[in-house]
Amino acid sequence: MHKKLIVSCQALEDEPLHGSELMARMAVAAKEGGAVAIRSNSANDVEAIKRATSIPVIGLVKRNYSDSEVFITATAKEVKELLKVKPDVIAMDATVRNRPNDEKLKDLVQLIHEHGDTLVMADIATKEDAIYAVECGVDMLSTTLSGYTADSPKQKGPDFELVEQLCREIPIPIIAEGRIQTPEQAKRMLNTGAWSVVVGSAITRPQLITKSFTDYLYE
Ligand SMILES: CC(=O)N[C@H](C=O)[C@@H](O)[C@H](O)[C@H](O)COP(=O)(O)O
Repeated sequence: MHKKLIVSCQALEDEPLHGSELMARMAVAAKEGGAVAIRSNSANDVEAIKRATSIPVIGLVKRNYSDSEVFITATAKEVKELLKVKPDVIAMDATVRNRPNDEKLKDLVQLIHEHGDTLVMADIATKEDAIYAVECGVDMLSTTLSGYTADSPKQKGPDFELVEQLCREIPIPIIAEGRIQTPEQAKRMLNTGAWSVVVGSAITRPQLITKSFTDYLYE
């Protein structure tokens, strides 16, 4: 995955392209375009995408809990669902926020590492999260949650500053992810030192791609 493009193929239940077979076709299209790995939500989608593409899959499970804001692979329940379908990497929220049932990041990382070769991608929002995630034994960091937590800056574009800072100060691979909308932005991330880049909505959410045109045309 070094210095390459990872495409996030995700459509939640309320999105028009929801469904594992559709996401698998989307992943095949991404592979044809040169993506070297796919990031995907739910065990069913991971399984379908692995079958259709045979390139590495980063799996996660998005689920909301009433006692926590953490929703990306929040507990051991989601980790166990994913381990059954053998993703190459499991992505999980690795912010310093409390998890549901007061579960601990360190225990979830250990559960994954004890199980086999699956690596852990830590979805973080700040440098503080990054330091905490490294202490908990994760294998790589991704800036997925910058702009989506109370203590990270809200911005329209990608968080170049965070990627730059992490690449300078944290000694494990840093993946740039979140609101990357153009090839130029992706290239800038790699030039900044990112190990690889994840692009989602700008490639795989046609309703948002359409909206970027209509917002401009109808303003
Ligand atoms: C914040 C959150 O829930 N992010 C999710 C994480 O898996 C996905 O919905 C994003 O599409 C993915 O991170 C890629 O980012 P973008 O779609 O901006 O290129």
